[in-house]
Amino acid sequence: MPRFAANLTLMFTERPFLDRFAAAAAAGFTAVEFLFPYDHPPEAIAERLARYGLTQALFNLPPGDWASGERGLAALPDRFPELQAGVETGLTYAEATGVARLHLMAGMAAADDPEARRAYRRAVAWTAERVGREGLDLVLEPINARNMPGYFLNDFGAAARLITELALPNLKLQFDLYHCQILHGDVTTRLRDLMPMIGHVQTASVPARNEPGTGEMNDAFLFAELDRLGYAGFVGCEYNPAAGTEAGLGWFEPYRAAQIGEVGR
Ligand SMILES: O=C(O)C(=O)[C@@H](O)CO
Ligand SMILES: [Mg+2]
Repeated sequence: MPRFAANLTLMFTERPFLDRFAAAAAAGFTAVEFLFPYDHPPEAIAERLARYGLTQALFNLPPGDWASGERGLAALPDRFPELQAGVETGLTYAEATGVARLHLMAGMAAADDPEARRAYRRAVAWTAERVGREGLDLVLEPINARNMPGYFLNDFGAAARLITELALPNLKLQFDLYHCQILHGDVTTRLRDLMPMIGHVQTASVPARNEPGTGEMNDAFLFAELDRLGYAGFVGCEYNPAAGTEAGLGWFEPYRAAQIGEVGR
């Protein structure tokens, strides 16, 4: 049975960020993820994880100036030194939280721009090597153009090709079921084909990005398929609750009891 990680950027937002850990644990989650921890001291996050017995499943490396529309620096040739500094910041939080994988966002650039492609390849290889020295995986996530118009990495095939070409043992795919359905469809076949390189999975309904089980995909089938494929990682719940986080947790009920005692980080 999948081990679900509550995404604290989108879920439990009825409370301040640092209070969401307690709420996730009370709801039965044993793992959490979020987009970015950088507004809070690493110790404060580590303390919440320890206090509520939660595993940190994932977070993103610094993305540049998010407020001004930046969505990562990896494909931006002139920003490599800033990316490198951001990776060190991310590693400080990784050490404090014990997270085992980090997501590197690509940034806003044309997917067919040769300079952006060269920059992205270099940044991905450098970052994977750097976080690998700390025993961590690096994951890359294709994101659909409806949610993030102009985002560089918008194709699962392109991500898979790069991961295959670089052949770095700790470089993996972040397979967001929601983005895959919007970008390509045929989600089950892609899960089967790409499973050997998948390092993290995320879920949300399509098209509204709400609770699993409320959209066009058979999410329960996909969760069972992850089991059939032997996926032992986390499934991040990266959805916007339609009408309150707790009120929308009916989908989680069949999985809740089995979250306790599941191993892995
Ligand atoms: O938008 C998504 O999907 C994510 O997973 C964010 O963390 C941006 O990478
Ligand atoms: Mg995602």
